[in-house]
Amino acid sequence: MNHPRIAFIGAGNMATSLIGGLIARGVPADRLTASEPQAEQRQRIAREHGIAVLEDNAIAVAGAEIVVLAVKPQVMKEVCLALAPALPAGVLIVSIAAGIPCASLERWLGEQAIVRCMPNTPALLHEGASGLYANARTSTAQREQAEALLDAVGLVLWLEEEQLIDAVTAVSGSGPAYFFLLMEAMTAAGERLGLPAETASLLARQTAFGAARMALVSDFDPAELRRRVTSPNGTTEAAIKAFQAGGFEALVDQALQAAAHRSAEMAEQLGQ
Ligand SMILES: NC(=O)C1=CN([C@@H]2O[C@H](COP(=O)(O)OP(=O)(O)OC[C@H]3O[C@@H](n4cnc5c(N)ncnc54)[C@H](O)[C@@H]3O)[C@@H](O)[C@H]2O)C=CC1
Ligand SMILES: O=C(O)[C@@H]1CCC=N1
Repeated sequence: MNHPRIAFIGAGNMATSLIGGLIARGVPADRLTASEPQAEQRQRIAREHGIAVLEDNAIAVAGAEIVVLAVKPQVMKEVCLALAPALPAGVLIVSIAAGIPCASLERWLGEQAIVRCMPNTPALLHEGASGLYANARTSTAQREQAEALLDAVGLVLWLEEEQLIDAVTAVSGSGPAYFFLLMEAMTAAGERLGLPAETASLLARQTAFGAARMALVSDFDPAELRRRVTSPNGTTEAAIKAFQAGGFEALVDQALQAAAHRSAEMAEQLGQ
């Protein structure tokens, strides 16, 4: 199989999970390079994945067909402006940064094929979920290349409108944190009910895992699965009534609105 040469700019958590996913899929290590300012991180990735990790972004992208921008949004402009003159002709840019629009990347990098992605941290375990949007310069073959890249770490869904990236960020980009918050709260409540801390934590985490697996593999939707746990006048009904009396659905709606709003706001602030 003909694997494209991929360069990762910034080799932190998300880039490392993508590199691990590609190697697990059989992409040869010599097709991948990365650049990273932190020496310790460079050595760790080179040791764990056997790929070349450089200090200089411009050297890392030499000969690359795909350049993955995986630095924090706050440094993206500076990184792109410095990288622009070194980009190979016809390269595909894949950006995983939150809140950086294609138009900003085009302004900083020149007219390039760009796929903007919003992955999430379960990508570390190859259980991620990513929303992808391609600009008009991206060819069908490049869309397929971007899809193969993100597909190595989980589910990939394409978006027809770039604006929907804000919604994907609110649902799945930030989403793992919401479930962790629920696990923390359930663990604390379990402790208050008398369980040892470790027991409460394990029960909360395994229950989240079991419920997520059921929701994914079952023929029934989450609402029906919930009904099946909820015996009339039983314990679950008592808990669900307490959640609803506290405005649970409205609160989730507010939380996701806040995340989507912040994503759009970051685009305003960081995309200039
Ligand atoms: N953590 C998350 O849940 C998600 C993060 N993202 C996006 O992924 C991107 C990366 O996030 P993480 O991997 O979590 O961050 P991270 O901090 O682990 O990785 C960023 C890496 O970039 C390196 N870096 C800093 N300046 C650089 C430069 N000038 N040139 C090259 N590399 C440089 C840093 O040393 C660091 O290793 C961000 O833009 C974030 O918005 C997207 C979805 C989810
Ligand atoms: O919190 C953030 O801004 C990033 C984007 C999605 C998850 N983490």
